[in-house]
Amino acid sequence: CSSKYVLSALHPMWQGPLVAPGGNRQSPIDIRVRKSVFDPHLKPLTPDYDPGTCSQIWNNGYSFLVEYDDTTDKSILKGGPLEDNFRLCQFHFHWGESNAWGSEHTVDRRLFPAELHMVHWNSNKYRRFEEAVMEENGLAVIGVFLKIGKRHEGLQKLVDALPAVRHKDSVVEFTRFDPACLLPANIDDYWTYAGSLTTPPLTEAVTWIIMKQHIEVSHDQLAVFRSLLFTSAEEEVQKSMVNNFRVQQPLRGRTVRSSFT
Ligand SMILES: NS(=O)(=O)c1ccco1
Ligand SMILES: [Zn+2]
Repeated sequence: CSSKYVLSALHPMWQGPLVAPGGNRQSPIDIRVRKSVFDPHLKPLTPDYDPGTCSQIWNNGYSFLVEYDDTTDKSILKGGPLEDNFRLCQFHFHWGESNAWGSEHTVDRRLFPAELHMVHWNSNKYRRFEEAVMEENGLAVIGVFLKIGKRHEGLQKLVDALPAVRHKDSVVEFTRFDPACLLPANIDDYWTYAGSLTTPPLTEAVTWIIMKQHIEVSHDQLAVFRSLLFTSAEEEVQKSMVNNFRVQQPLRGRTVRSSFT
């Protein structure tokens, strides 16, 4: 997908504004479970992904993006809080240098070692990602927390490809990966709120859908994420790609809804 136009301006600790000007729906946030409001009208989420649309992995100098061909409605997300059809564009992760932290969102202040983001754009209203990224209901991002535990068999194909994109701006062909294998068993229980991108351009375009159930990956699998570099092959000083998460943002009176009681 064309998220490269959105993320390529990134520097590891990107020099952009820490809070978008006038931002009152910024992300990430802490999800206060007891303050979330059960919404019985929320529908089950219905992702429908075609592994054939998987195209490449790209180290953009902030995370690694697994990119999908989003020129047709082959890999889409519907249902849940969404009124329209959203096309999968890419997925990526945020993680820490230690297992004690790394996620962007927290649940009652609880940090996870990493967080998966599956980025989709509204293909009923817009024609491409770059357009949707500037619009209020342009994007839908699924967030899934990662915990250290048993090896994630489905993730291993991705982990084995990462050494090929060790440096910033490297790209490797990557096909036939089904992103649904990274979703938890239960995708009916989630929190949802109106927020923003957590990396530049930080636009307030995102309907966030944060899964209550986490997935498990092994310590060794996460260690390969940490073997990636923020820096390009030419740079003298190599910097490990770790702690690529944004600081939490004020809730500003927003309500977080839950699909479960
Ligand atoms: N981290 S995230 O999913 O909010 C994102 C996607 C594109 C830019 O930032
Ligand atoms: Zn993200």
